[in-house]
Amino acid sequence: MTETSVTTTDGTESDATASSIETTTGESTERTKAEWREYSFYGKRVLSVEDLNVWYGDDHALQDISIDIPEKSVTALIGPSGCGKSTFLRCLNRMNDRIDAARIEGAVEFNGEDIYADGTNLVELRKRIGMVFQHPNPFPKSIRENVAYGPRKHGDIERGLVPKLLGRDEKDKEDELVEQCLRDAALWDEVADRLDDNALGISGGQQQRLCIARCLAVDPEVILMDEPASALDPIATAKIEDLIEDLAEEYTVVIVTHNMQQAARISDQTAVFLTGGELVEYGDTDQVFEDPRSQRVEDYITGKFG
Ligand SMILES: Nc1ncnc2c1ncn2[C@@H]1O[C@H](COP(=O)(O)OP(=O)(O)OP(=O)(O)O)[C@@H](O)[C@H]1O
Repeated sequence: MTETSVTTTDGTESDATASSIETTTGESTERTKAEWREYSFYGKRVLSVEDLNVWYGDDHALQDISIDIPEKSVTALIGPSGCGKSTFLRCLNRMNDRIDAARIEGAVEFNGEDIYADGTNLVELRKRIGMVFQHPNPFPKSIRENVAYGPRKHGDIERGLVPKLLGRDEKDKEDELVEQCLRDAALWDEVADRLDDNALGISGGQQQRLCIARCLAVDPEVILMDEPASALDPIATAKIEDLIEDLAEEYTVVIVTHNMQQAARISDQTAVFLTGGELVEYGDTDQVFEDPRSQRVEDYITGKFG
């Protein structure tokens, strides 16, 4: 462990502890925690994770993860099966709270607020940090009702969210909210004439974009995606990838993917987790793929293991 004082790009001095983590193989990850911090100052930090550890019973699933995630960008989480990618993602909006065996230590800040603080409103948190799952899971309701479900449930229409999202001062415009969210999810043109059809009747790729529209309808700032295209065919996957790149203009996207080409195509920064729940490398996606600092990451990316 070495102490480093880092001057960040916003000019502030940070006393970050540079932990050049000794791994179980004795290898030292070359990019230090302080460098990762500095790196992420290229954008405003939306999520800041400090010394995060997760156990499922005795299984230590994530080890000392520290990472900052910048706003309005795509952060890809990659690594072999079982290395803790989904566990990490679920920590970012406290979905792991639903797993009895999970024990979490460390801090996760969202816009500077500790999301694990006592009294955190989890409903509000999960609206601000939404989640899209591997398998599309629309409700067995109409397309319209799927999108309107969240705003109706949370009373946002009465509270004026719709005018905020639409950028003008009109109330009770649920239909316009539905249209806007479907447009933002690149689905409107395909479903405009069948909004009252059951959502289970559209294709898997359309269902996944509907789930994204449903997520957008409650005005999130961050969208967590857990392998959102892995159950889809190549054409549907390409549409989701295009959509993710568009969404990153407005939202902060964090995506778990098994598909390294996908991570390389759509993400701005990539975090590589390896077996044992270690974060081994985090940086600019081009650098991670073209010039990884860790030999183990290079071996993983070039298919030598994993
Ligand atoms: N609900 C759970 N209960 C107990 N152990 C779990 C649970 N979820 C995950 N684990 C364990 O935690 C470790 C990390 O799992 P996780 O699903 O986060 O990894 P992953 O990298 O997302 O894997 P995959 O790519 O296969 O989805 C694994 O050893 C897994 O068995």
